[in-house]
Amino acid sequence: MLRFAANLGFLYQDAPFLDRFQSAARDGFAAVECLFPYDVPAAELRARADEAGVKVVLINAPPGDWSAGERGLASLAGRDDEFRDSIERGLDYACHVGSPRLHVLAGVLPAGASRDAAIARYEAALCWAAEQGARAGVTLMIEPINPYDMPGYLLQRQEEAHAIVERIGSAHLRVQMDLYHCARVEGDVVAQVRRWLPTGRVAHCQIAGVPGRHEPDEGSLDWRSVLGAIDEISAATGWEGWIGCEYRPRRGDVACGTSDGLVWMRGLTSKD
Ligand SMILES: O=C(O)C(=O)[C@@H](O)CO
Ligand SMILES: [Mg+2]
Repeated sequence: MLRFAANLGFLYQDAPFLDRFQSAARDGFAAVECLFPYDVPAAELRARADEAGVKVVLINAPPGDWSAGERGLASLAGRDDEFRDSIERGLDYACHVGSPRLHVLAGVLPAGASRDAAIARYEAALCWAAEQGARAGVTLMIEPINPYDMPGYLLQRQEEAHAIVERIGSAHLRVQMDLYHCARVEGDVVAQVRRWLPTGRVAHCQIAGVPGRHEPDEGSLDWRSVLGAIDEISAATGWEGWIGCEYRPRRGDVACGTSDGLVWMRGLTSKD
């Protein structure tokens, strides 16, 4: 059975952030993802999640200076100390809110910089971070992201993410397979799901329609076949990750826009 999590950075934009936990619960979500929750003390966020009866299943580590265009520190030259601080802060926050997963953004490759050198730095950083994740009991996630939404982002393809996870060989480093980014870069998402989900290296998925990043039922993503493939693989292999609803509701500017748009999900969910 498929399990969906509400991404509170994308859904329920009509409500203040801390009220979105209740909104998600009212719509039947048993779990949520929070992008960058660090402005809220972890105890307060935990209390809101507990009150609403939802689990936090994914947060992101601090990504550097987002407003200056930074999208993670892991591969950036000369930023090791800040990277390590961001992982310590992210793991501490994840532990306090009970999130078993922490997404670590790779960073944007500066114009003219060597990609090979950036990948080498990225792997060394992830190796260190995965050891900290193992100590904390939190799984670190790496996510290939498409270059239209995030120009220059270092990690764009599933194959490369899996090769990195395999080389590092830690049970606490896994791939976050965002089906929207995958569709935009790699095309046939059903084939990609069938190829990568059974490897055991994917610990979390996310979904959105393509190319608008609205509800999955808008656009070219064959979402029924994709979800059917995930369901089938879950039954066959015991894969039990969450599928994060990381999209901009079509009617996001209108009260109840998120809830109305969830019609695509009805009948597909499990709360376990
Ligand atoms: O952009 C995405 O896709 C994500 O999953 C974010 O966590 C990265 O900012
Ligand atoms: Mg994503």
